[in-house]
Amino acid sequence: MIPGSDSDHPSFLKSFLFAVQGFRFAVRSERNIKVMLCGGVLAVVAGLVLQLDLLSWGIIFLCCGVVISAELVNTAIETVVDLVSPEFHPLAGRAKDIAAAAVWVLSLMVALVGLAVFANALLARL
Ligand SMILES: Nc1ncnc2c1ncn2[C@@H]1O[C@H](COP(=O)(O)OP(=O)(O)OP(=O)(O)O)[C@@H](O)[C@H]1O
Repeated sequence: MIPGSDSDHPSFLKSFLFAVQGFRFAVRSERNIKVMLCGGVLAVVAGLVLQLDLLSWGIIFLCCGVVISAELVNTAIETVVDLVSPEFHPLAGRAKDIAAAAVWVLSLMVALVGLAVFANALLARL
């Protein structure tokens, strides 16, 4: 629901455009998302060089999507925390630290999965 608007929900197309707007804003303002997008491009290049099979491509794209989505949610949480607690507050800091930890844990696991996929592809080519 948009505050001040008559309709309960924007149309499907408008919702999609709002999401694109949110993605563009996050990419422009968050260094971590830029780093993750670069990591995704590197993974795709490495996948092309190693000629990954279909299942491996699925895993790589899923991993990239999961990490970037997690960082987007982290950015949304940071934005809401800044809105409700512009002053210093230990709980605001804790919420941001925990949201950042969620991305960190996911990134670590995805890095391990990526290593396994690329090691498997390398071994298959030996
Ligand atoms: N309002 C606040 N009250 C207390 N501590 C805060 C507050 N805002 C930020 N912090 C602390 O500063 C850290 C960095 O906050 P900031 O908003 O700069 O996140 P960030 O560095 O942009 O995070 P990310 O790198 O994930 O984008 C937080 O993880 C938290 O520990």
